Amino acid sequence: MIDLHLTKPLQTAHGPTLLDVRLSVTAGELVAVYGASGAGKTTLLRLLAGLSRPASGHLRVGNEVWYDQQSGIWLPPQRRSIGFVFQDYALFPNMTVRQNLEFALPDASGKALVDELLELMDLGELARQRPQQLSGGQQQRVALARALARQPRLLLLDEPLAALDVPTRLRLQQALAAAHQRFQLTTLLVSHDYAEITRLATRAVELDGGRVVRDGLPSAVLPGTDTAPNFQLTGTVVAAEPSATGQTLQVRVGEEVVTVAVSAATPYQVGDTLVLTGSVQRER
Ligand SMILES: Nc1ncnc2c1ncn2[C@@H]1O[C@H](COP(=O)(O)OP(=O)(O)OP(=O)(O)O)[C@@H](O)[C@H]1O
Repeated sequence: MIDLHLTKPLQTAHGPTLLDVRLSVTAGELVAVYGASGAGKTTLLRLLAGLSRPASGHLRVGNEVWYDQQSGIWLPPQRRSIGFVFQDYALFPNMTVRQNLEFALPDASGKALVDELLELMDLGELARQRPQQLSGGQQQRVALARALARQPRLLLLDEPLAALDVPTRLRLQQALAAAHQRFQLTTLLVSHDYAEITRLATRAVELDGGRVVRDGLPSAVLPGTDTAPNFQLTGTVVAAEPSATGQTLQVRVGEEVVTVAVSAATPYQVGDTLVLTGSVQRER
């Protein structure tokens, strides 16, 4: 069980705001964290990993206290049992795939684990290669295997598949699901991809303006889950009016200006770049 309440002042493009997150995660859950750019998703993962210090609160993992403001406890990253995978693979370039994994082992008794991970991640043939000889998808499989070699209590994944093409991403989603089950992990996965979240996560938590605004089954909380988003457009806000439910925006997308109704904790402003996602279907 992970129980946390963490706060951290953030400097955002819209001014200062406070990240203030309370969460309770049961061992074995795979929790997807989603939300608009700048909502605080990466910051939350960094606070959990000990890469950034909270301003207040607590973080308990099982019966260990990783942070407690009142008693002045703050464990540095190397004393926390975590695996962390980012979008960029951050492998050791001068080591082979096998050496990258072996380096992450908590002790020398884990050679059998390295073999198992190489097989689970379909890396057996590549064990002697160096990272620069591998494709992006292969490197990310190595990064995932390396995070698992640490046998972490908590696996933190920050958009690990976002840079990969769709077929590679689907293969890695399967590998991730297999690893989560095999090692009975507790995982937090930051993702913008609703289809990915629906496929992998047991729970989805939306952050907005540094706070949890939705929390539940992916099918219950994700918008339009029955028609997963399959297109995205990027546009610029050219006008913004307050409305009863939030704001009405005029967004320029290419040559066109479209009207969009939104609600967000931090209002959008003229000049903001937005990503509009949704689903396209043939009219019945
Ligand atoms: N150490 C810090 N101190 C203060 N503010 C920060 C710090 N790190 C990030 N921020 C700000 O906090 C906001 C949230 O950043 P964060 O990277 O957590 O967002 P995110 O939800 O992961 O966004 P994205 O989806 O774009 O990666 C941003 O506006 C960022 O500039």
